[in-house]
Amino acid sequence: MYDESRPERPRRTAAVIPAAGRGVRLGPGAPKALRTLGGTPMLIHAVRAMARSRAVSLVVVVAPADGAGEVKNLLDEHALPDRTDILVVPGGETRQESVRAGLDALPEDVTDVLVHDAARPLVPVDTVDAVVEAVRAGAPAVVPALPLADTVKEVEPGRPGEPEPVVATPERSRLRAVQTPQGFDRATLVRAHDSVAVNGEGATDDAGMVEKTGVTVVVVPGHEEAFKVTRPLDLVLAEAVLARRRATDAY
Ligand SMILES: Nc1ccn([C@@H]2O[C@H](COP(=O)(O)OP(=O)(O)OP(=O)(O)O)[C@@H](O)[C@H]2O)c(=O)n1
Ligand SMILES: C[C@](O)(CO)[C@H](O)COP(=O)(O)O
Repeated sequence: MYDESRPERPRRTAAVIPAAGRGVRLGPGAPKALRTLGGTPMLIHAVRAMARSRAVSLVVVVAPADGAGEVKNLLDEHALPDRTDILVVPGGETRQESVRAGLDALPEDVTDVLVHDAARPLVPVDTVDAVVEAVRAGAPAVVPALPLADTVKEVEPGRPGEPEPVVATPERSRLRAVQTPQGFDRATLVRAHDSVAVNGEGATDDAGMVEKTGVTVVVVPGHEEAFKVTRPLDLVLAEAVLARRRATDAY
């Protein structure tokens, strides 16, 4: 099923965590990744979520452009596994630019890359491992995803405040809501970032950029607790999930 021509070499997996967003949809306050969840910055939860996977030996944190020093201090102040190396680099204006900055910082021996939103602090390690394993098994691009609960309509965007005409109703059973970490063969992801930047096109996720290069992306099961903290209500849910974990296991 996969490209047999991929050269056999020892696999080393790194995680790039874009954490340079402002969190406008969450409302006024510190950059989203630095806001706390159960008293701990969301970014620290996200770094720990990656480091919990024994396959991940390096985490590259992409910090707000003017906040790399603060992020380094935060990482020093919180316990993280010794076996995981951590690098911090400044991010860009868009998520795509921030991921690019993370990719540019990877050492030469990294073969596989996970890209994980700092805004998904509670992704379980089993989901991370499922993505890693699919990449190591030969898939060049892997996304965790869940079926949708709502019916989705495609609309013709109108002026703000005006009703928007519905253009189509895609068959829901064929749709998936895509999460992170998204996993890639490094060369595949770098090629996608190179070509989308050249074409001047934006993308809301890395797998979408890889799709544009003609590479097939595959889906593995996502997890409800890997949801993205985007709006204030998501923060309420995240606090509840974390409190339940802390009450039921040694989290
Ligand atoms: N210039 C940017 C924009 C986003 N991100 C990161 O990309 C992830 C997903 O983005 P999103 O949830 O949209 O975060 P924000 O851009 O911060 O949110 P908003 O759009 O509400 O401002 C987040 O971890 C965010 O920090 C980034 O590293 N650099
Ligand atoms: C990458 C992502 O989390 C996949 O669902 C999503 O596309 C990020 O979008 P955002 O607008 O940057 O939050």
